Amino acid sequence: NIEENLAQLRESNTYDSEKAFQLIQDLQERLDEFVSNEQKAQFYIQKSYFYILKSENQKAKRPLELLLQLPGVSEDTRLAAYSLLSQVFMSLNQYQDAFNHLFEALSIVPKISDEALQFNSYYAAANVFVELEAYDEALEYALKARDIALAMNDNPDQCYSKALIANIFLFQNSQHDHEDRLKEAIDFCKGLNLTVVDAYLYKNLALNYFNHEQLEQSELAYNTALKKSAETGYLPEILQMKLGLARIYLRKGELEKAKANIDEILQEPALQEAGMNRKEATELLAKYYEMNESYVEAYDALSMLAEIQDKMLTLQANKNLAYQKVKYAHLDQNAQIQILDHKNKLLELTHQVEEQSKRNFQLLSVIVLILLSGISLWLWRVKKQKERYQRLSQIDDLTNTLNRRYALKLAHEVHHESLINKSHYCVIIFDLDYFKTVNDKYGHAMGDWVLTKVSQCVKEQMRAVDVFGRLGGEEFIVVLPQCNSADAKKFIERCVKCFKDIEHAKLPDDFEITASFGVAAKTNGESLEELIIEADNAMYKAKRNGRNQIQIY
Ligand SMILES: Nc1nc2c(ncn2[C@@H]2O[C@H](COP(=O)(O)OP(=O)(O)OP(=O)(O)O)[C@@H](O)[C@H]2O)c(=O)[nH]1
Repeated sequence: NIEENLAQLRESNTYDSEKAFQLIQDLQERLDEFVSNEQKAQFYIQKSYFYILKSENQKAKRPLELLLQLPGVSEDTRLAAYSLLSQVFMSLNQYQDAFNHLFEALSIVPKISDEALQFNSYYAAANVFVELEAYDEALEYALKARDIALAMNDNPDQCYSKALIANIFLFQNSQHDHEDRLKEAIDFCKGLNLTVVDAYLYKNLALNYFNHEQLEQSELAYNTALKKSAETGYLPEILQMKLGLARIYLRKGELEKAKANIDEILQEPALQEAGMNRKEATELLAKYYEMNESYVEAYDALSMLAEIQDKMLTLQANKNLAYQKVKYAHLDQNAQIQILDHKNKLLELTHQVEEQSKRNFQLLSVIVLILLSGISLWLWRVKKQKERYQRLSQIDDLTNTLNRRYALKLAHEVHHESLINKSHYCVIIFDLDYFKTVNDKYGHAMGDWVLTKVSQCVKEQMRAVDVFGRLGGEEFIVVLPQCNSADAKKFIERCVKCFKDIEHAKLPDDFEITASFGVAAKTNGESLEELIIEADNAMYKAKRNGRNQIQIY
């Protein structure tokens, strides 16, 4: 119901001001029934608009101020409020407020999506700039409004903006541009049935006739324009038509008719004190008295005219000053906002850079870690490889005992120690008996197995300082530091026992692992090589003597 009444109010505001007044009274009493602040805001807009049309600007101001205090009102509606308030303040000659609200409105415009409202705002702004005689700005915003109307494909709005553009050129005294644009507007608006624009166009037509002394046609056009303006109820335009008519009557010498029109204008309660319409009406009044030969009244009227002009000049000066002040305040504000924006961007960038370097650092750490692990792994592998090579170069693969070369090297060290400590040591060389038979009878793999087992046996009897190695084939060497031949003998006996105990699961029962041992002990200054030869000789002696025995050199 409220929504319906609001729609009716919107319509009546343009076509039926009495009905609009009734609706406003009614809705004002039912404010409690409104469902949202947005709905209330819509009502305030229409209420204010009603008073604006009646030029009752003080009354138009309050609803808009109430609206701007309401929380939760959409940007679109706030924009409309700022826009209207700006117009209201302008009419009240409160220019600084007017411009502040205008700039406020213009700063919201790009943020909203409602193109119709964008149009209205630019259109209203253009009108304010016209009022301010800032025609370049007026044209800028009128063109913006026209572009939006064009984009919306909205013919009435295109018509309004085209008419306004033509008007601006008139004010700018660009006669040529004005006529071109006027023609364009008339062509475009033809048939659209827009009362406001029709009134405006008729007024222009009337003015043209008047300038060409075609007074009858001019009067007719003004009357039509007046009728159209009366329909819209827009007072400043109505007064313009009445002024035009008064001018015609004076020219035609119909003085009383002229006077009636002039009086009507001057007695209009909403007539602005120091406005263009009062000025022109007073001018015509002076002319009327002059033509009537009432020179005293004419003089009074002229004095009044001078006063109005003075006031208008002061107002215009104030208006310009206020405009410049607000404009520069806003420029300053915008500059500061830009500086803040830059600062914010800078902070954001710094933050990004910090984040990036943090990420880079993390990445670097990971890379370093990976590299370090890689290097460590590589070093470990190299170490292992080295160890493996070292082992390979020192160990006999099959028996896992020292190989010949390394065993002899360690034997040399034992020899060297014995020289330093003046101690004894023994060299044992032993060779397995009839080993060829093992290979021949039971296969080479069995031979290998026997070699491994025999080595294990010897190792089990050894001390940590003893040296044991494979000289080749089935021949081995043992070096026992700090030992004499008796010790060596005992050692060999332990080995022999172990050979006997080697599990015979894989060998036939009658097969026995035996070896021939040769021992050489260092007693005097023998060299290692001499000892090895002596042990070898002893071992051969053991072979010759029937094997499976120990021979001490
Ligand atoms: N299975 C195996 N056999 C080997 C290895 N090295 C040498 N032999 C064999 O050992 C045998 C040595 O034979 P010989 O030198 O004739 O001596 P033997 O048969 O042990 O006889 P005596 O030494 O005189 O008691 C040869 O048949 C070699 O092939 C080895 O690593 N594994």
